[in-house]
Amino acid sequence: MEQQRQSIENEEQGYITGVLLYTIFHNEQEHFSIAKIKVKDTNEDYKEKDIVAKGYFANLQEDKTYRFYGSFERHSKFGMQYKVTSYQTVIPDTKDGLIAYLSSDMFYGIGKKTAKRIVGHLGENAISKILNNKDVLHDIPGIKHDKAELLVKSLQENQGFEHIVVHLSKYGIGLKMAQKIYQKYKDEALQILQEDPYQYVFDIEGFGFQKADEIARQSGLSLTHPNRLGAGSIYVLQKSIQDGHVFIPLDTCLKQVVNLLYHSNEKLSEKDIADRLMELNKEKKVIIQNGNVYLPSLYYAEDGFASNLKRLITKPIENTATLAELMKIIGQIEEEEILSYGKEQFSAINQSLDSKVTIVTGGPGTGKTTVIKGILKAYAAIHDVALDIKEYVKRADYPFILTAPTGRAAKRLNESTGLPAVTIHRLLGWDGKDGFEKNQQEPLTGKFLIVDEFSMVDIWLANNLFKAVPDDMQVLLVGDEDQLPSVGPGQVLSDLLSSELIPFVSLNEVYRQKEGSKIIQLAHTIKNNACSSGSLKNDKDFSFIHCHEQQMIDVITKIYSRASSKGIDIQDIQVLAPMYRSQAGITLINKELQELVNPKTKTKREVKAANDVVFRVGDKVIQLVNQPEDHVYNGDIGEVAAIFTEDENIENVEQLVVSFDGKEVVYERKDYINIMHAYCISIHKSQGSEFPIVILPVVSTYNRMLRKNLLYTAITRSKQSLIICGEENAFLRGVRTLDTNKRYTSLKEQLVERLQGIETKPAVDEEEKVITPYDFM
Ligand SMILES: Nc1ncnc2c1ncn2[C@@H]1O[C@H](COP(=O)(O)OP(=O)(O)OP(=O)(O)O)[C@@H](O)[C@H]1O
Repeated sequence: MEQQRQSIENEEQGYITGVLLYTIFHNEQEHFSIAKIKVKDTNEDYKEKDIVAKGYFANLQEDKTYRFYGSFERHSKFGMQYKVTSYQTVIPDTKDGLIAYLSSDMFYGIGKKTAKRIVGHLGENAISKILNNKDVLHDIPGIKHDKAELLVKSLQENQGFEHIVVHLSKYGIGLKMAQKIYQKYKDEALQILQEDPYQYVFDIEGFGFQKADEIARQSGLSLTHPNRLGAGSIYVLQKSIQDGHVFIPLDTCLKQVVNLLYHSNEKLSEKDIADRLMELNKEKKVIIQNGNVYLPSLYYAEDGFASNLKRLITKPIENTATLAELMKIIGQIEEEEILSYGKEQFSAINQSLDSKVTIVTGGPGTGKTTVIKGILKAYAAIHDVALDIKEYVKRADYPFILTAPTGRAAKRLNESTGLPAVTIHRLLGWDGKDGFEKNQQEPLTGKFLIVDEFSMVDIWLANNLFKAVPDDMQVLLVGDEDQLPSVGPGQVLSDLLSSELIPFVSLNEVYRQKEGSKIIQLAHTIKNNACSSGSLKNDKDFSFIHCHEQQMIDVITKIYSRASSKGIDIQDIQVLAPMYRSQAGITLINKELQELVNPKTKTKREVKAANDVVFRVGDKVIQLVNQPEDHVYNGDIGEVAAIFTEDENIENVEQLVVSFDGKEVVYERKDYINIMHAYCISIHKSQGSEFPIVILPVVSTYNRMLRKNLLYTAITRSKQSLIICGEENAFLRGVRTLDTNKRYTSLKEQLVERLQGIETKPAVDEEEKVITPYDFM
């Protein structure tokens, strides 16, 4: 092992030393540059005077001398190039060179005069003298303390980064990754690598476990070293979060870790891993409970959520109405709304007003929104409070809080109720990194909290939300349990329902169907596992266009063109697909639809982002991450409103402005990864949103993505018209395929442990469980 390491370090690397003449291309976001170099010296077999070098660089400057390590590569169009794997600045060894170097842009505040003075005092070895002892600068007259400190810092950073780049390149770590590592650890990067390379896996996005393992072995770390076993275990647990798990059963965990750490030279037993897991358990780096292994953040999220639920439901409710009073109030609301609530709907209203925490669940068109409105009006009547926020002098006195996990869902809730509604992140005051402003110490103010689209809420967010709910607040959770579970870990809604410990009402009667909606009918047929070929007959709001994968793009673009020629606003059309790659995948559909809907013109501005993506003014785009500081959230859809070149704004950077319903957000090049085209978006991203017209491609190559809850979620996103294109067999197979990927969660058990025996209001989905006035009608 040691021998191997020595040979890596001593290997004579190919290099070219040269002066950077000019930069041909520079990508700010990726730090990727292509530059023309005047060759001064090389150990490569290269006789030309100059060469084009390309690679990832921190901060290359024209006229500076660098030593580039790498290899030659012939480009089909541009000929011979030098592909750089690492580099370092060559510090000039003449007095004049040194003065030019120190007075360059790299060192802020050092002009030619000061540089001359430094070199005059310290000589040709000025830089190493300063790096060895920064006090040498204090003896030079005319150099103020601040300036000296800044110079030392810049020198250290340059030297430090390059030193780290050179060292990391020996392990095959490229410049791009080296930059991320340097940004995170600064000068400690190599020390950390030496002591525990596995730490990189957990701290640096995209740093693979295998790479850390390879480095650990090159550094002589044994295959059974506790760091290796511990890192392998935590890595397996972290990976499992991507599949929505909250824990992994111990035996499954042991098998997965042994598999990950398998090496032909050393047989690791499950016992070795189990012993290490026990140690990690003692150190509180994992939690082992009832034979399951958790990462602490997930264990405490479930634990915290269950405790807060218990705290809430064991506190009394103030002022509920008697059944007779409620009947009277409901009668008045029915008159105002010109409708008559169904039995389940009445139960839902009654239950929600009468319990500390209630769940109302139901498919599309079953009246969830109608019930929310009924509850709000009835609460206002019972408690004699106004619904209109304008009637309150202090916002804190307003009793209602309406929230949802996504911006679009919150907006819909606001539109359907006419009351203010915000995202859960905004409600809790998420600062973007450290956590939420609202918690036990700083709870929410209000009396009645309604959370819509609760199926999308993961266990972390549920825990943070419930922490902030004060004792005297009532909570209503609304959601559709047949939709996709949350993207994050857990299946909170479905665990709450299956525990049967929290009062819930299932709305099953479909009201919108009565208005003749085929979309709703299809959704319920899928929900009830009764979908067949006959369910797919065209209707006024539904069509199934039969086509193959190769014809998909053509079919979708034709639908768009036809819709546009009929005067339909194409902004109302949304294509939803399950996956990015494939002939009928999101990436390709977006590309084609952009060409059709928003083609290149002479006057329209555009910018090129990574992977050949072009953003053009007028493009429909979707936000991919939460950006609370700008009030835009994952899944928000907007339009590119403007593009500014770097000389058109005071920041001197290229800017792309996206308008999200009139709210403008500015993106610099480095932020372009936070948006993508939205002519076609993934079904996962469409959760919580609705669109007037949905086009849903379904082909057999989507394969394992074709599952009931995914297709159900897609279909229920359409409000006026649904067009499914593709293969009928694939669709029918999909809606009959249940998601067998069981999520490991223990919320139900946590609830049973805490809540069993505690009197909450009974569940009322079964007829005999509750008697309402409707039973006597
Ligand atoms: N009791 C009722 N009598 C008459 N119409 C009703 C009743 N309940 C709901 N509706 C109507 O049915 C339609 C669907 O109701 P609502 O929007 O409340 O359902 P939803 O479950 O929120 O639907 P979705 O999840 O699709 O948004 C609405 O037009 C609503 O006015």
